[in-house]
Amino acid sequence: MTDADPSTILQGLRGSIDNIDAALIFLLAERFRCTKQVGVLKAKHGMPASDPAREEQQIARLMRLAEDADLDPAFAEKWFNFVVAEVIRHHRTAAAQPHD
Ligand SMILES: O=C(O)C(=O)C[C@]1(C(=O)O)C=C[C@@H](O)C=C1
Repeated sequence: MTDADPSTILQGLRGSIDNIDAALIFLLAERFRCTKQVGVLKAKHGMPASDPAREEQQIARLMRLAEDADLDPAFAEKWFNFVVAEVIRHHRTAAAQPHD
C-alpha cells in the first residue's frame, strides 16, 4: 500500500467499507426480525418490554468481545444501548396493539 496511486487505494478501501456497511445493514435487519418476534411473544404473555439483567449480561459480553477485537468497549456499549432502545420502543408498540 505504498507506491499505488492514493485515489486507487481510497477507491479500494471505500469498496470494502461499502461491503461492510451492507453486511451490517443485513445483520441489523435480521436482529430486528428476531426482536420483533420477541416483542410479540412478550406482549402476548404480559412480559415486561425490557430485561435489565439480560442487558447487563449482554453488555459485559459485548465489551469483552470488543476488547478482544481491538474495538473501543465504550463504543460497543453505546452501540448496544442505541439498538436496544429501539427494540424496547418496538416492544412497547407491540404491547399496545391488540393481541390474543
Ligand atoms: O431478550 C429480550 O428479552 C429482548 O427483549 C431482546 C433485547 C435485545 O435486543 O437484545 C431487548 C430488550 C431487553 O431489555 C433485552 C434484550
